[in-house]
Amino acid sequence: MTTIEIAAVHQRFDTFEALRGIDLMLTERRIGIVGGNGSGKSTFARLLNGLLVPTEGKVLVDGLDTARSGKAVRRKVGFVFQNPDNQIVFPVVEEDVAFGLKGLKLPKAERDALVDQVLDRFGLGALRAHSSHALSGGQKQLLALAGVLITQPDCVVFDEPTTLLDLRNARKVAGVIRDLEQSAIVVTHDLGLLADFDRVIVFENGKVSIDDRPGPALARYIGTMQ
Ligand SMILES: Nc1ncnc2c1ncn2[C@@H]1O[C@H](COP(=O)(O)OP(=O)(O)OP(=O)(O)O)[C@@H](O)[C@H]1O
Repeated sequence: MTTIEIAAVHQRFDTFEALRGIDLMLTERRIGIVGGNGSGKSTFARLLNGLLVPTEGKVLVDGLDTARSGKAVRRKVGFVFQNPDNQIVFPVVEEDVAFGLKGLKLPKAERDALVDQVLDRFGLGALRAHSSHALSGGQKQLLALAGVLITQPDCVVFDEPTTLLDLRNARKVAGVIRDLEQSAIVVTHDLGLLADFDRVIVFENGKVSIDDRPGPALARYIGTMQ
């Protein structure tokens, strides 16, 4: 299981400080990140696999500094964007899924087997020759997820994975997250998704305001909104 250490992290965009002193050790299998709009959740999520490097402090993934070992960190920690259009790059479903394997130089038969396996797992097998950009929103989210999981990261960060989905597809993605063997860190406004998680961290104004098990954390968070 991956350990992510966030030590004295500040994140500035010009003069604006989006994260103002974060110290966390992330070791649990399912971690939810919640908080109001603009509280810093997405900024925090992007720090976890080096998509963003902190302006101050350090993020260490199994001891690897994201500022120095971005590539190795991204092999350990995958990232699923809120909008799958940001992630889908190839015009055909099976090509898009295979893209993540490109750098690994696998024999073709092995690569094809991995593609088959992951497409079947997400119910996309029948759509393998289909245009990726013509998929429905839910199918695109599953394709984006398939493209990340095929690279077998130890941990997957999701930034609002169900926000753009209808109830059926949101449930499907929630099921995929629940059944993942990897650890998952999920930024969401969908509090129901977090009920059986191990830990919930609440952001407020660029800082951690609550950090607890889901029951007490969410009760306090909901209390702050009343
Ligand atoms: N690249 C950037 N340049 C300037 N400001 C930014 C940038 N990225 C984020 N911010 C600012 O940092 C703050 C935190 O943004 P962030 O996207 O992390 O919030 P969030 O909690 O994910 O919000 P939401 O729930 O609305 O998605 C916001 O005020 C945002 O405008």
